[in-house]
Amino acid sequence: MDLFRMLGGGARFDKKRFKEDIEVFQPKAVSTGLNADAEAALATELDFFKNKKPASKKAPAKKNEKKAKSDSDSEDDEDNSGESSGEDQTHEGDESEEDDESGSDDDEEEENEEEEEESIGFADKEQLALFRNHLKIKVYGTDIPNPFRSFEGLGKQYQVEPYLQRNILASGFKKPTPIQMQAIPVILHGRDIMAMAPTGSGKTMAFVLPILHDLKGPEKVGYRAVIISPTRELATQASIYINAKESPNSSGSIFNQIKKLSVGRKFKVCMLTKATAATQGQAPHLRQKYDILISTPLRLVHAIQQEKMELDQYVSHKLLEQGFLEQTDEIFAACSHPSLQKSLFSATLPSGVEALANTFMRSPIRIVIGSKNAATETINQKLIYCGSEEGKLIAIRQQIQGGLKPPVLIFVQSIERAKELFHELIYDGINVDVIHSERTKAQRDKIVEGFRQGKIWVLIATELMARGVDFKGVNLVINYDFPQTVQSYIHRIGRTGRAGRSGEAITYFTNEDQTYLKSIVNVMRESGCEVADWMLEMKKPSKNQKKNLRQRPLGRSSINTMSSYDKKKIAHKRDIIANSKKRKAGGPVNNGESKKKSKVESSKA
Ligand SMILES: Nc1ncnc2c1ncn2[C@@H]1O[C@H](COP(=O)(O)OP(=O)(O)OP(=O)(O)O)[C@@H](O)[C@H]1O
Repeated sequence: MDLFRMLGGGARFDKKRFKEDIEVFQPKAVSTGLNADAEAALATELDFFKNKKPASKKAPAKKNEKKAKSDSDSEDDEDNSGESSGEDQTHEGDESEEDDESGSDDDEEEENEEEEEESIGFADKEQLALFRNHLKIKVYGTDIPNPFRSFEGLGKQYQVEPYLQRNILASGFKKPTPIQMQAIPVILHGRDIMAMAPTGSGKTMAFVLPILHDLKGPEKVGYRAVIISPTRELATQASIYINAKESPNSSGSIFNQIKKLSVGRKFKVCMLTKATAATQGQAPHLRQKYDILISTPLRLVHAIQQEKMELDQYVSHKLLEQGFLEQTDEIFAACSHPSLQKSLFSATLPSGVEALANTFMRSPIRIVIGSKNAATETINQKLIYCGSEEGKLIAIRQQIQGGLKPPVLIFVQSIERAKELFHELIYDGINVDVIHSERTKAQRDKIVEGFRQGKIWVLIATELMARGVDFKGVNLVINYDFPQTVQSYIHRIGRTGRAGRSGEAITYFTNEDQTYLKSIVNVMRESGCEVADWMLEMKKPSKNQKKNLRQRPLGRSSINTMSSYDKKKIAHKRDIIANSKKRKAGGPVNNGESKKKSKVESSKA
């Protein structure tokens, strides 16, 4: 269909006469499950929206009620971007083709044939619409390929290489997730795509699979696909994929997903680091030829500026964030291939970012799974009022004493506060650690691995860990500090409740945070969580208030319950240990450094 439209460029084909020729180019209809309904197509563990619950159960009805209410009440800016679940679904074929001037019978017949073509794999357009509706797949754009229902169906329809089929099975993936069902055919048709789907819903495979399919096999020609990931942790989780204790599908890092899906083909994948960038700085004929490049935006831009990168083929673009927009321009400027294909995947997409993405995409297809900027429905979200900063520390201690079910991830708003909270909790008899960008890469990798293996029960983290990192078993996320944006909230809590599992997210709020509470309340309501009536009646923050918070976190008094005497004692002990180590190593000893430091600390407190 697409191929004909592209080649036709305004010309009209007599599709009856050239039926056989068309069939040669036409992807084959999915033969499986033609009459099966969407519910059957979805495995229970992937039923993110709990569509499989019996209709008689009360909860979903309540959700719908709440949701209907929210549509009239949704935020009008980037938090919920005026695009509530009430937005109309634009199915393929809804957009009119060239005007029919004659209105002849022939044209009518042709129209019917086009309708048939467009509902490949489905009995008719109505069945297709029902299928999408049921899985909460919304699509916007023109000539939108149909979703596929099963991996076998995908294989037949798009002639997906058997090695990819085998690797999907070996990953333990029985059914595609809704984002995979709709996004994979779109990318395979060569279309630009903007896709939003809940955290933990399988977006990584939705773009990795079509890339591998398109690249066919390794070639020593240079980069043919570039994947940009917001953090190094998401891109690599390098120490994890070699961990034999992990089940085969336990890590969803981009590198790891490529590795698992490409077994049998020796694709060369470069994770851009300082070291690999240095080797790419050699003369072009000496450079290693990789097929796929994975990088964080800043590192890639740096390499481009240093002329260490030649990017001229095919780009798949996982995530684009507001702060990275300038870099994105530079990256696209370096990717000069005429048929460059761009993909953008995220759990959240502020409307400003979407508008910008629209400027560099070619008639993109937009896919939204569920409600835009809502959280995964498998997460039980709670808000806890703590009054003040001291109240938060009391609340977390109570939580620990009441018994935490590890692994638990705690988010705070700054490195300083991460360190402070760590120093508080380390005396509470739990295995706690802290991760932030001041820790070395080796330390970060080790911590992530320890957390996965259950050696670390509670991990205190900054925003560094909020996006994309796939910890399947996280039971609880605590937002110790109220998040600065709705997007941050959704990504942070999305570290739990992944791949259809259930999880819990608790957000502490103080008097100062109350101004911003309504934004989170809206996400909770959109995702079907219970919210107290008084919260629903709260005023939402103004655009300016939100902008200010996005730019700067709220000032908070430091996390600190220890007396200065206790702190001095601990610091003194630390010095004794450090000095004894240094003495053993024959180095200079510290004379009261900690004492001075503790004085500063106590005067601050
Ligand atoms: N079809 C599938 N069946 C079962 N599990 C799947 C399937 N596809 C992906 N997964 C698993 O689901 C988990 C989450 O996938 P992934 O990390 O791609 O989510 P995501 O949507 O990118 O999340 P985030 O927005 O947080 O980055 C991973 O562990 C992955 O292996």
